[in-house]
Amino acid sequence: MEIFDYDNVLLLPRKCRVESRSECDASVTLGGRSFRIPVVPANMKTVVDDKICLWLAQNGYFYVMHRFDLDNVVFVRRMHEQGAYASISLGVKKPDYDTVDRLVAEGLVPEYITIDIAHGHADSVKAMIEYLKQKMPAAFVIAGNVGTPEAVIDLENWGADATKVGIGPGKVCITRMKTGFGTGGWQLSALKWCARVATKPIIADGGIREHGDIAKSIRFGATMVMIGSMLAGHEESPGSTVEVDGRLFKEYYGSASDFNKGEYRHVEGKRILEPVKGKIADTLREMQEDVQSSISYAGGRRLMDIRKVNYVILGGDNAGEHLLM
Ligand SMILES: NC(=O)C1=CN([C@@H]2O[C@H](COP(=O)(O)OP(=O)(O)OC[C@H]3O[C@@H](n4cnc5c(N)ncnc54)[C@H](OP(=O)(O)O)[C@@H]3O)[C@@H](O)[C@H]2O)C=CC1
Ligand SMILES: Nc1nc2c(ncn2[C@@H]2O[C@H](COP(=O)(O)O)[C@@H](O)[C@H]2O)c(=O)[nH]1
Repeated sequence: MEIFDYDNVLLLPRKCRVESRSECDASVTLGGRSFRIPVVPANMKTVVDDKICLWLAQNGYFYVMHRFDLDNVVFVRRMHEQGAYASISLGVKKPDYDTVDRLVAEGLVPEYITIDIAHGHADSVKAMIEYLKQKMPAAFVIAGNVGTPEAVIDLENWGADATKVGIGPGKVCITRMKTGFGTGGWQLSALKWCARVATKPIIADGGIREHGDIAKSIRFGATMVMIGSMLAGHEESPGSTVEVDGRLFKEYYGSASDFNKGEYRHVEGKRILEPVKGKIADTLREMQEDVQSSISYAGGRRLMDIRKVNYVILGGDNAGEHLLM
């Protein structure tokens, strides 16, 4: 099996078919809705809050609200009152089942539900998918996180409408060091491996460090990418602002860090400071332009044309050119 990651793969251009990059369509469809770019900010407390989620929904972007210290029922009601779709996260414990029951009792059905736990290849996830499909069959269910083809097959068979792939490639992740497990360091080839068996969309989660990594994810089978660190640290981002030597930073911490959990138990995340980098709308616009450029280099007009390109692996045992014949 080839092992590579974002930083040692490059995609190979094909003859250009457009006169302007503006002709390239970076949009993607997930769960019956079309979104401007194949990017979703991570469902983490220092990346999204109610205000950012509403702005994303109203401006054509996909979002997933985090699931920490909030009332999902209030969130879904507010989003629907404002004419926006609702996209929430759930765990797999008793309070998460209670949330589903309360939503059903109020007749509130979120359009998207992401079951989000560290080790998503688990019977607890199977049980939650089955409960959601029974109680809210109209909701589009994303389940994760996983990092193997067997897990993708199981989640799909259990009823998930999409899977989220990535165990430990995140910037504030310490799973690899704490447990010895994960896809950190080879996330892109893990994605390729999972995509080979997937029959439903995959969200590649974690490890995106450059805008070009979005196109690489699409090439290796993602429908969408989830991004934490690159979308944290904006002026609107939640989390404290810290000044260091006259420069402004925003905190970005892992959902399994003691900062998020409020206690040091089963910690698999850390806290870092991200330099404040302007407005999130500007970063998303630049990502859209860069994905449009990627499509043009792929000799295409639509996002999925990126899937057709060849690639090279730079350095290491797997180095070489990989041609689609
Ligand atoms: N993508 C990634 O690599 C990772 C992401 N995270 C993020 O951190 C947040 C918290 O995750 P999580 O701790 O799962 O959430 P929860 O604390 O809600 O735990 C969910 C359930 O899964 C159990 N659980 C958690 N990890 C394992 C494991 N390794 N093996 C067996 N059971 C497990 C927990 O029980 P108990 O606590 O008693 O074991 C609990 O019952 C989530 O947002 C998650 O996405 C966390 C780690 C890795
Ligand atoms: N192992 C851990 N992974 C975590 C934690 N909190 C979030 N995450 C994952 O990271 C991505 C974002 O990655 P980035 O490279 O774009 O910053 C996020 O979507 C989660 O899947 C954690 O505490 N531990």
